[in-house]
Amino acid sequence: MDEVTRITVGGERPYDVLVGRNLLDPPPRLLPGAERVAFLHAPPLKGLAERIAEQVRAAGVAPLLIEVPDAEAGKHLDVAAACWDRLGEAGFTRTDAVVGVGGGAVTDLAGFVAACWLRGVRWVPVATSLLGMVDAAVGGKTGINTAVGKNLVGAFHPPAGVICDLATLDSLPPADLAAGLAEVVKCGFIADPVILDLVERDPAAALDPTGSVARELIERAIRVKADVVSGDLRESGVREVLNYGHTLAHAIEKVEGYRWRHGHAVAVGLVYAAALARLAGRLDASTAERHRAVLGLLGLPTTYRADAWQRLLATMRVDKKARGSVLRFVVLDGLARPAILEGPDDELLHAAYREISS
Ligand SMILES: NC(=O)c1ccc[n+]([C@@H]2O[C@H](COP(=O)([O-])OP(=O)(O)OC[C@H]3O[C@@H](n4cnc5c(N)ncnc54)[C@H](O)[C@@H]3O)[C@@H](O)[C@H]2O)c1
Ligand SMILES: O=C(O)C(=O)C[C@@H](O)[C@H](O)[C@H](O)COP(=O)(O)O
Ligand SMILES: [Zn+2]
Repeated sequence: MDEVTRITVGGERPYDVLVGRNLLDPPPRLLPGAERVAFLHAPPLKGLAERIAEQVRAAGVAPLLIEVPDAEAGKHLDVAAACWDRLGEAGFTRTDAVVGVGGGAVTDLAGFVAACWLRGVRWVPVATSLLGMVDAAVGGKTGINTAVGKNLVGAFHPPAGVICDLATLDSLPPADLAAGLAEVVKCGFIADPVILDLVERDPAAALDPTGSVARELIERAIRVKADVVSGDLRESGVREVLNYGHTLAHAIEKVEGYRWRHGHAVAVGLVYAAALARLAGRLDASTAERHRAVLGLLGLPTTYRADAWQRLLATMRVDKKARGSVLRFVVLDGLARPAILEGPDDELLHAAYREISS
């Protein structure tokens, strides 16, 4: 195992995010006292989940492997219900625990299963995608999708700890690496512009999970998220900044039937939010253009279909940041100066969309 970075997330029950290579041999003991641990995983991570399960068995814990459908197909009520059945059949009590081994979709599901089982048992995400490491596994937002939209059912249920073994990224498809960097770039714009400098200086290095640049980007993004959620777990204020770009992104995901990667939709959503802020007179043109440029360097999409506007607008109306019929967007008043744009009129929303539509 090489050097381990420990980033603490504060709040009622603080926990650590561990970042390093080969952290899982053996896995750190983050769940003391658990007799049974369920390992939720999708098919691509079966081998890793089995390997961890064998190691915990050797340490005297009974593992229960639960395979779930991959990616967004797993974030479904029927899948959660099947997991609860398995926990019940295996006699899981309040001292037992759940581990999610996979990308953000699996860890969102695992956290939600844990949040609801016996009204809340401990859980640990073993994040295996870049996006999972920098975002989904950290901060305690858990949940599933519904027919109406993305992440509409869920719970705030912080984990007992987070494991980010960088060696797992060696098998992550390049498109998923880039998708994860969209959330890293988001952190650059809302809080840590050094992230943007690093990507602009050497985009290829940012995309190489074995190198020091990618590790620095990952750790910087985790620190941004940890700082924000430490003070506002339930998103009653400052946490909304982490939703930068997501109002349009979630609508695109729904229109695409959840077949687009979340990070790709976020990339388009970020460029849209920047256009909106510029047209609203809040953001300078060069910072707005920087969004398109830096995401483009990573090969991420920055435009979306012109003909989808009405469907996107309808979906954005059920965004979680909306209050009644008033839409609210996270925008920038400048680099690293996130703020809220409240109640923009439909013409402004459409004008910004025309700037990013293809
Ligand atoms: N809870 C939060 O705060 C939060 C934050 C950001 C995103 N999310 C959610 O996270 C999800 C997106 O996460 P994602 O980008 O990780 O997508 P994902 O979980 O769908 O994973 C993408 C693909 O990569 C595969 N994969 C993961 N790790 C791998 C590895 N090491 N090797 C090979 N294949 C691997 C997965 O099986 C999947 O096929 C979305 O559902 C999004 O809403 C949640
Ligand atoms: O942690 C947060 O808060 C975020 O908004 C991070 C987002 O990147 C993430 O996609 C989150 O799941 C979106 O949350 P939602 O509440 O809009 O569903
Ligand atoms: Zn996101």
